Parts: sequence; C-alpha cells; structure tokens
Amino acid sequence: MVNITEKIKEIEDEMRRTQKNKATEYHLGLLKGKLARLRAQLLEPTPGSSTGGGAGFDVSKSGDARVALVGFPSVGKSTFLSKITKTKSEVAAYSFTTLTAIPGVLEYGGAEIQVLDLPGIIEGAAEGKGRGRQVISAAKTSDLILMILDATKRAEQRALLEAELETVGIRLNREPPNIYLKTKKAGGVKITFQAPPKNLDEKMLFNILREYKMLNCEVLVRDENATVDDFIDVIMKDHRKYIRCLYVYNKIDSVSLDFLDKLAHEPHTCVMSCELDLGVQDVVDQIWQDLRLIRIYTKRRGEDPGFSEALIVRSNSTVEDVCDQIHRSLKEKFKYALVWGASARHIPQRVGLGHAVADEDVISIVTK
Ligand SMILES: Nc1nc2c(ncn2[C@@H]2O[C@H](COP(=O)(O)OP(=O)(O)OP(=O)(O)O)[C@@H](O)[C@H]2O)c(=O)[nH]1
Ligand SMILES: [K+]
Ligand SMILES: [Mg+2]
Repeated sequence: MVNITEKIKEIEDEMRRTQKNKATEYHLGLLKGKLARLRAQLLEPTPGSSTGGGAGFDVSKSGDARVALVGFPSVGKSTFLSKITKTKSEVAAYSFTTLTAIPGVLEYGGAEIQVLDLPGIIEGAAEGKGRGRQVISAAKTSDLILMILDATKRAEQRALLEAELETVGIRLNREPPNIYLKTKKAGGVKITFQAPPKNLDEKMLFNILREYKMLNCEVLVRDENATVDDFIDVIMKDHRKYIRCLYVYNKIDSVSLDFLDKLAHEPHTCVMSCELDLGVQDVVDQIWQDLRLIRIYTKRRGEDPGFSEALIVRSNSTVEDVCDQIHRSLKEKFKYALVWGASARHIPQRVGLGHAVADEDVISIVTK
C-alpha cells in the first residue's frame, strides 16, 4: 500500500514539475492515466487486512434510498442526524466525536430514507488519512451525498472536500462523459470524432489506451468539449460513480446576513442552523427532491386509491418496476395497467409494462 502511495506522490510531483504546453501535452495525458490507475488500486481491498483498502463501514442498506453525510469534523453532521431522525448520534465540540457510521431513518412522504452519519474527514482522506477511505467508500454507496459545511469556516473547505471525493472516482452533479468505448477481441484501435475535438486528438487517445493495454477497441467521441480526464473516466468507468450532491451550510446563526445570502445563491446549496432550527425542514424537502424518488399509489377496481401507503420506486421507473415492488411474480400475470396522474396522456390511460411512471401516479394493475 505504501508503495502505491509513493508512486502516486512521484507522479504528482512529476506533473507539478512539468510545464503545460503543446510539447508536454501527451506526456501529461499519460501521467494522468497512470495516476488514475494507481488510485483505483489504492481503493482495492487488500486481502487479510480488515481496515485497509476500500472496505466501508459495516452498515447494511435499508429503506428506499441512502443519503451520506460527509464533511469536515464538527460541522454538525451528528447534530443534523439527531434532528431529522429518531437516532441519537453523539454531538460534541471536539473533532472526531463520531468514529463510525451511524444509520438513522428519515421518514418522508411514505418513504424511508436511510441517512448515514459519518466520521469527519480531513484533507488527504483519499490517501488514507484518518478514516477517510472508509468514509469515502460509504459515500460511494449512497444515492445522494449531503456535503455538510460550516458557514463560519473558510470558503475553501468545499473545494477541498470535492477534490478528495474526485480523487477516488466520485463525480458530483455530473453526467458520464459522452464518449462511447467498446473493447474488442481484435481489429486494433479505431477512433472517431463526431465533431472536431477542442481538447483531444487521436494520438493522445492512442497513447492513453496503450497505457491501459487496450489494443483493440472502438472509440466514438460525441462531445467536442471532451477532455483527457473525461476519456480516462470512460476507461475507468467501473471505478467511477456519478452521484448527486447537496451542499448544506450549517451554523448560519453565526454569520452575517450578506454572507448568508451569498452562500444561499450557490448552485445545489441549502443553508441552515441546527441550533436555531432554521432551514432544517427545507434541507429535508430538498433531499427528497434530489433523490428523485417516485411515489405510486395503487388502486383496486371499484375502490378508492390507498393514499396512506405509497410504493416507492426510483426515477425512470416503469410499470414493470412497480409490479416488481409489489410482488416478484406479478408481472407474469400482468395483462395491462390503468394509470391516473402526470404520466398519463388521458385519464385513465391503459398501459403496458414499459410505461414510464411519474411521482404520485395512481395505478390499477389488471391481471390475466
Ligand atoms: N452555532 C452552531 N453550532 C452548532 C450548530 N449545529 C451544531 N453545532 C455545534 O457544533 C459542534 C459539533 O457538532 P457535531 O454534530 O458533533 O459535529 P460533527 O460534524 O458530527 O462532528 P464529528 O463527528 O466530530 O465529525 C457541537 O458543539 C454542536 O453543538 C449550529 O447550527 N450552530
Ligand atoms: K464533533
Ligand atoms: Mg459526528
């Protein structure tokens, strides 16, 4: 493990020493590729060690979605968990009060959302400082990252944390790059650009593919703005995770109104004070929106829909997913469904298994 960390340092140093210009562009691209590979290795679990590698905390997933609370020490993660769930996680003024993952359940609109309170992380977490790697692994398994920030601390805290998550392959509030890559058994490398690329060229991609020993593959770059980093993300796609992130500034009781206003206008951002109970419910509402979960109410023929109990499915779900939520074998008996609500073109609309559902749809399933 030390060995890999040293190698990473060496490459990082070399990249810092190398001036950025046309002549060094290919070399830098190659170094980036090497770096991404080493970092992925660093996160592989090492056999025989219980703490090392990418092992997360031993908390099994439960409920309809998982939200991870990530932040520096003492920003108020445990205070927030204790406020929005029935779980009491220890709160104190000193750093590293929380030493492991503490799960709580947030009930919202009939859904159960698992919220994970995590130990604070510090700069260098991705390289294994503190419990950083475990925290980051837990964050990687979540559907939404809540980055809790202290409104009274320096502004760079957010960029520092983002960099730590970025280093281990988490991509916040971003879509996967629009690059198609398919490995083949033979035929060499074929690279096509849909439009003239602004930041890439064929030679650069060849070099990087060779570094990854990918000698037979087809590449189609659809995005003219794609970068070397995007290309590496596509190659390393098994190690990349695209997760939504909500930035939450806590302790706004201790900052000026002007500053508060500035923070509140940043994208994907909420502000709150757990101490004064300000904005906490807004954060909870935003969590629900960002999770993009869908509530489906079912209705039996001739009866009113059961609004007291919702079935929860993920965004982009279909009637088939709804059937699977109800019972594993239901879709074998499925004839058609009637849908009332936002996804229906007329009311009710008769649909098949492939119909995409929307939040608060009412569905009646008719079986054979
Ligand atoms: N002024 C102010 N203090 C707060 C607020 N929320 C939490 N605190 C205080 O901040 C300190 C740290 O709170 P914790 O909830 O333990 O923070 P944490 O992020 O869980 O800390 P670690 O587990 O050590 O990483 C405590 O003294 C809290 O009382 C707030 O809204 N305003
Ligand atoms: K603390
Ligand atoms: Mg804590």
